Amino acid sequence: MDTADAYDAKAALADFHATRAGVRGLIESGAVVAVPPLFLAPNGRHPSTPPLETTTPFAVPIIDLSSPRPSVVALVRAAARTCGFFHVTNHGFRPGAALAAARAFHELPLVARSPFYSLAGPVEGVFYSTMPNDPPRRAADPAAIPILPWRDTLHVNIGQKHLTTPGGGSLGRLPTECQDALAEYQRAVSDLGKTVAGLLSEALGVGEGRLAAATRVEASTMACHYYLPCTEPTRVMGSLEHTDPSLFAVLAQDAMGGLVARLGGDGGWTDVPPVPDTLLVNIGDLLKVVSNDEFKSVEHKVRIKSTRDARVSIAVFFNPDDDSQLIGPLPELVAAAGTPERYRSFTMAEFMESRRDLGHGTSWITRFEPISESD
Ligand SMILES: O=C(O)CCC(=O)C(=O)O
Ligand SMILES: [Fe+2]
Repeated sequence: MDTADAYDAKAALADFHATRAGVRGLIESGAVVAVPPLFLAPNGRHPSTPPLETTTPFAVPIIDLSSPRPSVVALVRAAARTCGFFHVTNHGFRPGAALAAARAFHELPLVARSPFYSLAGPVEGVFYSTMPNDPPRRAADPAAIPILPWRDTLHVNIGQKHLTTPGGGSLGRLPTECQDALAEYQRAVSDLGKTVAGLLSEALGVGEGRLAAATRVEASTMACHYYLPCTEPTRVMGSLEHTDPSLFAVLAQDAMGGLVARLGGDGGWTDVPPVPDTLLVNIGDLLKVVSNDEFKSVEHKVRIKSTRDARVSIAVFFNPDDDSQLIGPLPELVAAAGTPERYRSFTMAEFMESRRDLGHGTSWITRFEPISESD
């Protein structure tokens, strides 16, 4: 890319963010007839979207939380070890009202949603943006212009310290039409997260409370995604491929679909279609570390499927409640398996800095490999 092109892309990116309107704003403006280059991979088509790519058949397990505990734990263990994703049913609540509230935010008139637009991260715990998951190739060249996803996201910090600030905390900052349903959802998903953490901990064979005690896990961020329809869906990506940095995430999605993940272990992509009345749990990088690689943190991304309708999903990320919390493989797991520790301990702050430097792939791991005797 010569300097003139690079300058244009930079200016186009600045212009796009200056609208504070997201991808929805592009569509609302009616002036955009083709997908702008900012959203296109260098060859104009995302290399891994159909029809260039085959999908590997693989069904994400569905785990009924009302089944006897030993069988639930066994299924969670099998899923976490093989594909890193599982659906849960009989979890006790329905996400429909929260998904409708998330949609309502993104469909607010520009004047109501743009004050929340921020590239610098949260303002009092909330921000709205079109933000890329940077792949490692961009991390290798930080000056490169990021490829934007075809989606807008409302991020809300929901960790305890954000909820207990005066004025209703971060949820209290949201437009009134979304507040109640998202607050209710935050409470329900936080409770589900405690159950899931207990199951994952038992699945590691270290007892129900060990994971929570070692990581001080809590529901920390709610990402309300809005994937816009596109007239040329195969040329854009709703989300670029990434692994989640968290311990684990719980995802609610509407009926549209589009999520794909490398589930089969052969490197191919598999559709993860929505299953009615389930929520989707996936393991993130931090739990991969805590489990000393017993559990998988699997790459995933979102395709745009529709030329007409938007897709809505809500991802709630579970993380340690404090950036200074030390995270590392559980010592009893290392001892029991007789395998060496695959990571040294690190803080969340160190880990997030590494992801910023190395991209949202898995190359951050090299930073935390233990120093061997021979080094
Ligand atoms: O919207 C989805 O299906 C997935 C979202 C996701 O991967 C994320 O928020 O990390
Ligand atoms: Fe993700």
